[in-house]
Amino acid sequence: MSEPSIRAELGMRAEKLDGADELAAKRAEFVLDDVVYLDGNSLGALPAAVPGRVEDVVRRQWGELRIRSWTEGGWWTAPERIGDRIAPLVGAAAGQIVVGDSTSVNVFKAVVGAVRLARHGDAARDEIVVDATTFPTDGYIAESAARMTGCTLRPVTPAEVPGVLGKRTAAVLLNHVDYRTGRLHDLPALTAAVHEAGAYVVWDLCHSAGALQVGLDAHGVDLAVGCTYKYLNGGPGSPAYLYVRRELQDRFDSPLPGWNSHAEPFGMRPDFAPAPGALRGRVGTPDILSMLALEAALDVWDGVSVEAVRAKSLALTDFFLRCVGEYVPEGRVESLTPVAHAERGSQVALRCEDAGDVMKRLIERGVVGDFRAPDVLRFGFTPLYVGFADVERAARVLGEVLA
Ligand SMILES: Cc1ncc(COP(=O)(O)O)c(C=O)c1O
Ligand SMILES: Nc1c(O)cccc1C(=O)C[C@H](N)C(=O)O
Repeated sequence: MSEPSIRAELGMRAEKLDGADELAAKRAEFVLDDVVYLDGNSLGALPAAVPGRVEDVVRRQWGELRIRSWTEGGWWTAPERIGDRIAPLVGAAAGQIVVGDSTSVNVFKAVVGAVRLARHGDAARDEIVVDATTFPTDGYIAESAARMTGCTLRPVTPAEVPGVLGKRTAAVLLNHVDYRTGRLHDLPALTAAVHEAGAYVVWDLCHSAGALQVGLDAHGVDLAVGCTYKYLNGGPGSPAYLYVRRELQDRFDSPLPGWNSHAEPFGMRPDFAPAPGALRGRVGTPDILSMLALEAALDVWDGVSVEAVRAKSLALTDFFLRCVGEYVPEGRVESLTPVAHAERGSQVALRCEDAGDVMKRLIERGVVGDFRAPDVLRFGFTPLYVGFADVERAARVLGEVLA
């Protein structure tokens, strides 16, 4: 087909898909311009209701109510209240998630907590298995957690995990979706394999929460962490969260017991007595401004089903791959993202020579993705605000840049 007719066909297809998109109206709930924003897997766009809510928190709650806001304004209970807002998005019943601290800090709590849970039943367990391809912070923290707990660290690829599990395994730290390739790992099967070995699993949900079904409760996940600034649109540095399965909460022994995780925080006692339930995942004073910005951001999820989000996400990435196939000269890019839906998150990663320079030129032309060293162009598709015409335009501009 000639170039103009391919463009016309893909343009019409995009129009049709946008016309049938049940999430299309959600875009109006975000502050966006005419840029094609495909970096929501790093920093989600701003929900339009957030600035007004933050202004209220600052001017009225802080400025006028001052200290009274800790109780009357619901500041003190925000970590568990907002955790309960995130819970349905990751398939968890209420009372198992607290919001606070960074993902990195929660990885630390979860991995050390998992080792302690394992040792409780079997003191001989002395290995932490970690995804060798993980986002660096998880690897660094797992290594430090191993040194602190006297464990050996076993970095392996996710495919190798079942083969290395055994009587010595204490904890396994895995990513639901790989930050670089966008590969979705088999959470139910890997969780079952870890349990079969008598160990505890920690899942990092940074790149899956808000983009696809997680099913924490349904699959018996032990512990999970995730950030809120990607598909949950909580804003730069918005607090992360920690999930501890209900049946494990009484035995969860946090390596960071703070006064906020004390059973009686205002008792000011010298000895630590852990709070019941998810609260024992808390540490110190919550970062209220970020946390309440996140709470406002979560309003965009009202009436949205994760199933609909996942269906649109797959349609967006399918369409992007098709458009890239049509517009980009043969051999200029190679997709690192699996074709099979069961193995794909909500991003497409393209290996490309001069990827850093190519991304710079894309951004100059109004298509924002990101570059991950050494040679990856990464495009994240947030179904709440990315449409099919955006996808067609992004691939077309990429084709022009690479021509
Ligand atoms: C998979 C994964 N884990 C952890 C992090 C780091 O989290 P934080 O900076 O919130 O500690 C990120 C991204 O920043 C990530 O993609
Ligand atoms: N958290 C980030 C930040 O503070 C600055 C720049 C980027 C980020 C990211 O989230 C990176 C992201 N986790 C990634 O998948 O590469």
